[in-house]
Parts: sequence; C-alpha cells; structure tokens
Amino acid sequence: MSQQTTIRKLAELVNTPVEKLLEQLAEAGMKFSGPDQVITSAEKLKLHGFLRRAHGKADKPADEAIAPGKITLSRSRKQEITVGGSGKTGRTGGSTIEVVTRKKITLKPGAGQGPSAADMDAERADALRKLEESRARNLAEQQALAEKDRQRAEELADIRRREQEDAERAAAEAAANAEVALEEAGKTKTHGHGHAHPKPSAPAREADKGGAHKGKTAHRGSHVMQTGVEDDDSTARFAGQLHLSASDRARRSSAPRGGRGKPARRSMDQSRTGTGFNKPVAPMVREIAIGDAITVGDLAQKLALKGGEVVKALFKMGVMATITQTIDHDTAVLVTEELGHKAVHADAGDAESELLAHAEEVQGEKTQRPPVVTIMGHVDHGKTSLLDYIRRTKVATGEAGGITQHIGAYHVTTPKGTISFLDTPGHAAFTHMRQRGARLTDIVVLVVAADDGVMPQTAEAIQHAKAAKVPLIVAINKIDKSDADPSRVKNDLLAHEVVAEEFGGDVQMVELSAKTGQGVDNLLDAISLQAEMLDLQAVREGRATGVVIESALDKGRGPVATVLVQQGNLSKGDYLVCGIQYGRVRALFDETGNQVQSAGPSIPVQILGLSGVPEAGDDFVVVADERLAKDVAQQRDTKRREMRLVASAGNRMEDIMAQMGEGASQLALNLVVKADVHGTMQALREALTGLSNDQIRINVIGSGVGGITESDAQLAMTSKATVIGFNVRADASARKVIEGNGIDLRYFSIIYDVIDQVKQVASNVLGKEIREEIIGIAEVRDVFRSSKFGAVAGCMVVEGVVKKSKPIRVLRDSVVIFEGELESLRRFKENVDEVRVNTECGIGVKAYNDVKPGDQIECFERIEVQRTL
Ligand SMILES: Nc1nc2c(ncn2[C@@H]2O[C@H](COP(=O)(O)OP(=O)(O)OP(=O)(O)O)[C@@H](O)[C@H]2O)c(=O)[nH]1
Repeated sequence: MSQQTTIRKLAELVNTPVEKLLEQLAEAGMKFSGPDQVITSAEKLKLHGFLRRAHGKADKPADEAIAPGKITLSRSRKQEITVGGSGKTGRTGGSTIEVVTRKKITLKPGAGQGPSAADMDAERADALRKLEESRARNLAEQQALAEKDRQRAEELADIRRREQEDAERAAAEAAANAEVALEEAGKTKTHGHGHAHPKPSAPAREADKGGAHKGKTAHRGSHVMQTGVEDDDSTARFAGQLHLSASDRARRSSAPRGGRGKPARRSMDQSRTGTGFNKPVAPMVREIAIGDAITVGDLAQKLALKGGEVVKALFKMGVMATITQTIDHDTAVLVTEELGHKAVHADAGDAESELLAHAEEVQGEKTQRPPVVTIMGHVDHGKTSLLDYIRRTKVATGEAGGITQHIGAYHVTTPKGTISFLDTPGHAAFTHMRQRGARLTDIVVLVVAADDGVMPQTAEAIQHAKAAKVPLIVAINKIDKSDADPSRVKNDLLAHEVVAEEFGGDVQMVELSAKTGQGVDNLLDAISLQAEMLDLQAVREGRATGVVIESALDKGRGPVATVLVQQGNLSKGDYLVCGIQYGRVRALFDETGNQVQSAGPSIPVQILGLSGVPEAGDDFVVVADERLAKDVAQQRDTKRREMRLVASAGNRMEDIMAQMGEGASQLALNLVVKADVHGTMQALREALTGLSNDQIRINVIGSGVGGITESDAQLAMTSKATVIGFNVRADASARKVIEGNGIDLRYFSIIYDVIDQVKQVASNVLGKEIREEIIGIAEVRDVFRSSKFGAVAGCMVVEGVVKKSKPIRVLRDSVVIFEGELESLRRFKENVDEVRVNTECGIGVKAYNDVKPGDQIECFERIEVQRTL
C-alpha cells in the first residue's frame, strides 16, 4: 500500500456508499470532514474492529492490533509430533506435542505489508521450549533404557556362558557316541570341521545388517517427525534413534562388550547345520534296547549319562540301587522314560528264531511212539522196589548180571511194546512239565501199599496228575503181605475221585507185589493198553527235539546228560543246542551202558559232547551246524544270566528288608540246597519255594549238584541260610566254616523229610501269635442298681464259662459297646471265680453302669499260638 487511501476510495473498495462509511467511522469515534480525507491503516483497523464487535464477534488479533505501533495478520498451521524412547508410548511415557506454526505479517503504520524480521512470535517460542523439554526428557529416558539394556545384556551373556559350559560338557559326554555315529555314517572328522564356522543363514545376515533398524523405522513411519514443518536435522536423527527396536537396542548395547557380539548367534547357526558339538536346541531323546535285566552302570552307558544320574533318578522313583546292581526290565524302562528317553525290549535275537524255523522243519509222517511213565506214591509204598524189579527183570537182557546204571530213565520192551520209565522223583517230572508247558509224562503209575492205604502223598500225587491231565494207573503194591487189603485202597481212592473200572470208573488198578513180581506184567499190560488209548504219536525221522532228564559232570567223560527224545531221531554226530549249552553228540549210551548209534521218540539216552552241564528240564534241539548251535546257546546264556541277576537282586533286597524289619511284613527263610542229581535239586527247589505264603517267603538262595563246598557255606553264612544236603555231604573246608559259624546244616535222603523239616524251621522263624478265644457268653436278663455295687446285671451263662479273671466285652445287638473287666461275679450272694453254662449269676462290670437287659457279656482270653506253614 504505497498509495494513501481516501475515504471515498475505501468506500469503493468495500463497496459501501461513502456516506454510510462516514457514518460508520463516526460511530467508531473517528470524525472525518469529508470523503476525500485520507484514512490511515490504524483507522481502517479500528473501523474493522468496531464493525466486528457490532456484529457480535470478538477478534483477538483485532484487539491485539489495537496495540499501538503495529498490526499483525497471521495465518496459522497446526502440526502434531510424537516424541518417546521406543515409540511405544505406553511403555516409555512418550508424548504428543501440538506445534502451531503461523505465517505472520506485521503491519506498521506507514510501513507497507512485507514480512518483518521478528517472524517468531511468543507461541512459537513456547512450542520450541516444550519441544526442547521433551527432548531432554526423552534423552533421560534413553539413558535409563540404555542402562537397563546394558544390565540385560550382561545377564544374557552370563546365561550364554553357562549354556556354553553345559554344551561343552554334553559334547564331551557324547563324544564316544558321536564317534561311533560318525564311523557309522562314514563321515570324517574333517567334514565336520569344515562346517565348524558356517556362514550365518540369510535371515541372520539380514538381521545383522546395520540397516535392520532402518527398515523398522520406516515401518513405523507414523511416529517419525515429518519434515517440511521444521527442517531440523538433529530432531530427525533423534527420532530415528527413538524408534530402535528392543532387539536392536539389545544388540547395539551388547555389541561393544561382547567383542563382535556374535558367538551365541553363531553357535545357534552351527547347531542348525548339525555340525560341531554344540548344545542341542532340544533335549536329545535316545532309544535304547533293554533286555530282561541290566546293571545300572550299563544303562547309564547306553543313555550316555553318568551312573550317578541314573542312581539318582532311581532313588527319586523309590528304588535304591548302586551302579553295579542289576535292575529288571520294567524298572529300567521306567527310569529311562523318567530321564526323557525311550526304551524298547531287546529282541530275543535272530538266532533263536532261526532255530525255531529249523525246529518247525521237523515235520513228517507221525507214527506210534512208546509211552513215558512216571511212578509216584507215598513214601515207602514201594516205588523204588517196583522200578528196580522192572529194570532187573526187563532191562539188560543179554547182559551178564544185568547190571544197569542209573541214568534217570530207562525203557523196557514187553511183548506189547516198549515203555519208558522216568526214574526221577515224581515232583521233578512235573516240574519239568510246568517249566516247558509240555507233556513229558504220558502216564502216572500211582503206587499205593495195600497194607497202608491212601496216605497224604498219595493224595498229593493224585492232585499233580489231575492238574497235568495225565491219566493214572494205580499199582496196589505189597499184596504178598498178610495184612494187604486192596479193596480198602480202592474204596479210599473213591474219596479222591479215582474210581476203579470195576466200580464203573476209568482207572485201571493192578494188584501186584514188587517183592515177588506178582502182577508186574499185568501192570505193564495196563500201561500198554492205556498208551494205545492215548494214541501217542511222534515223527520218527528228521532232527530230534526233546528234554534233559538228568545231567552231571563226569570226571572222565565231561558233561553227560540223559535226554528223552520226543520227536525225530537223535544220532551220533548231530549238532545240538541244549539249554544254554551246545555241542556235537560224541556218543550215545542206553541205560545198560551200551553205545547206540541213535535214539527215536520216547527213548531215553545218555549223551556226551556238550559244552557244559545242562539243567534238568532244559530242552534240546538238533540244528544244522555248530555256528547256529553256538549262537543260540550264547544268546540263551545271556538271557538266563540276566534273569538270575534279577532273581538274586530280589533276594538281596528281601534280605535287606527282613534285616531292617520294615517294608515287608513277610519274613524270609533262606536255604542253600545241594543234591546229588539235578532232578532232585530242582524238585527240592520247586517244592521248598512253593511253601512260601503271605507270612514267610522261602528263598532258595543257592542250589546245585554235588557236595557242599566252602563257597556254599560262605553263602549260607552271609545270608543266614540253612544248608540242606540231599544225598551229599559237606567237605572238610565247608565243615570248618559251618561249625565255626554255627550254620544250620541238615542232611536228607527223602524229599518229604526235607519238606517237613523246612516247614518246622519256617514255623520257628514265624514265631508265635496271640489269638483271642471266646470262652463264655452270658445274657443280661435284668439289671439291679445298688448304691454299693452300682449296676449289677442278672445274667444267664448261655455258652462256655465266664471267668472273673478274664477280660470281657459288652455287646448290644451284636455290636461291641464296651470292653473291660469284671468288677464282681456272684452266684446268689457269694463271690465266685467262674460260672458255667446254664447257670445264673450276677455280674458287675468295672467302670460301666449302662448295662441293659438283652445285652450280652462275652468273656474271652488271649492265647499264644505257634504259627505254622
Ligand atoms: N513185602 C513187600 N515189601 C515191599 C514191597 N515193595 C516194597 N517193599 C518194601 O517196602 C519198603 C519201601 O520200599 P521202597 O521201594 O523203598 O519204597 P519207596 O516208595 O520207593 O520209598 P521212598 O523212595 O523212600 O519214597 C522196602 O523195605 C521194601 O523192601 C512188596 O511188594 N512187598
């Protein structure tokens, strides 16, 4: 506005009549003489303010413009900026500031309209001040965060250091396994080395780049101060720092401390590539095979753990075991799973299945085979005499003197066919059957002395035969004796459901005398007849299978075993597996001691050539070659040893329990059993352990064939066992230990005596128990009350005898309501010590006055009873 404005010109400009303008100016308090008078800018503004007010609008700038000297016209722009440490407003307390920027024009009277040098007004200064404050606040926050990050980084570094140590330890432990694994995989160590420092993976590289945070900043663009409002570089950079991500900050703050700050990251990458011995990212789960038993040490080795760790885990499970101790399969599986690994059952092995495949090959035409007979009966009823008679008269034909040797079994040839007898204790025959789940005996001959009748062991034999579903033939022996009464025997047997044919049953009964031989042929006929009815068949050709009946170690000939062939044909030169032994049949002998070339089904034969002494009851199988025989035998040996370890571990445990007197209410009686032959030893072991019940457990902790040795005596001493010698004696050194330590040693030659005596010993161990016995019951008929005696019950003794000195119980409706003792017991007015059945009496109960008619007073006593098996 370089030109001066007149009122007329202004009226034209604002399009208002000049008169009206003059009026308005007059109203605004400005007097003008005419329209050509000049109007100043101040006057213009005054008019403008007047007019706004007149229209009801307040105009602050206009008011301010009233200030003398200058008029400022302004155009404003609002802008919001957010400031805060990480951009996460909520966490760091960042704030939003409203910045108002104005374009200002200050008009000075006569000074034209261009922008003045003092563009910055008070508001702007205020906004900048606030911004400065905010910056300062954020800087403080930044520093606090940096401090926190530094602490956190230190913690992380600490954790990583510990992990690294753990990893190194794990690596050392895994070294052995890894070597094996590497060998298996055909990898060389250099291969592993080449990957020891792999390049970081793509994402890792990207994350490592310095620009990582930039990308994030860009992503958070809404938080960045926009340029153009304030061209402030420092603020822009500052804002960039504010928006660093937490991870970036952590890395940035840890970087200077950790050198290059990357070892942890590198190790992660290595583990991902699967090279080097770094701590695995997930726990390593091993799958291990466990047999029937394993020592704690072996298990730890399989799991690549320290023995102590497995012991500790077992302890937590309530199993106390040392590293050398054996644990059974189930416990081993449990602890393996507890330790986070997997367990599978160790396969029995291919050799055994191969063996089975071979065994199945023994197929062919089946033909009639001889019956296998076991003789059983009560002691002294004549079993041995009968067997001897048959052997003497029917075996060894053609041999001078007919001397036969005892090999545990023999066969006789009768006009009606061959019969094989098992010359082992009846128990043993059935033990074998139970063990193998197969029939070893076809027929049981039950010997009953005609003069003695049915006795306990007769009944026991009947039970055995019935349980095994083996048919019976009864030999009524000693009929030569004057007091023989065969019909009484037959009648007695009826009570055991053994019914003679003549009574309409199906059991053949033969009267005979083992002494004179009378009727023995009839018995053989009866056996042949029974065998025919049973239609016993077997394959005669092919590889033989069967069972060991007896075994021993012969000083001159080595291990000898009497086997009963069940299928096929056993020949000299055959390879066989026999229990855990194997070998090639060097020679076969029959019961007369003659060498034979082969033996068919149901024929017992003694063999030489085994690697060791098999156990009675072991099976044998002829196999194609020695290798297979050896493999199977060794596998079985391992398995059996494992089982023994478990059994002995169990024994040890029970001993400990018994000694501690806690954890088991069951008592234990330990025995060491030695016998002359395997069959007897096995029969004894079975029979004795079978005596165990809830209260006592009979442990045969040691058993074997042969004399009692010093080691047997030592075993007995350490486990406080009783030594049983069956047809064997203790040698000098064993006797010394036995006598010196007071070990209980007993010799026997009759199985039943052993059982009886063990029962007695067990009873002593069991001790006595206190039992209560009710000796009398009195019924309350009436109750009298006296000040002197209290309540006195008028009673009738309905059972037994009521004694003053014995404890009593008061019963109401068959429920005990009081237990105590008697205060008084009277017959009429007299005090008595006892009152018998069907007698009236007066009873005063001590400390109890609530007796009512209808109650029962039960009198009892406590007695000591010897516990028995
Ligand atoms: N008179 C007579 N005596 C017999 C007969 N059979 C056996 N004896 C006698 O009875 C006794 C016992 O006979 P063993 O054959 O030993 O009886 P066991 O049943 O084998 O006895 P253990 O082997 O001890 O169970 C012996 O003295 C025999 O001589 C018989 O038929 N008549």
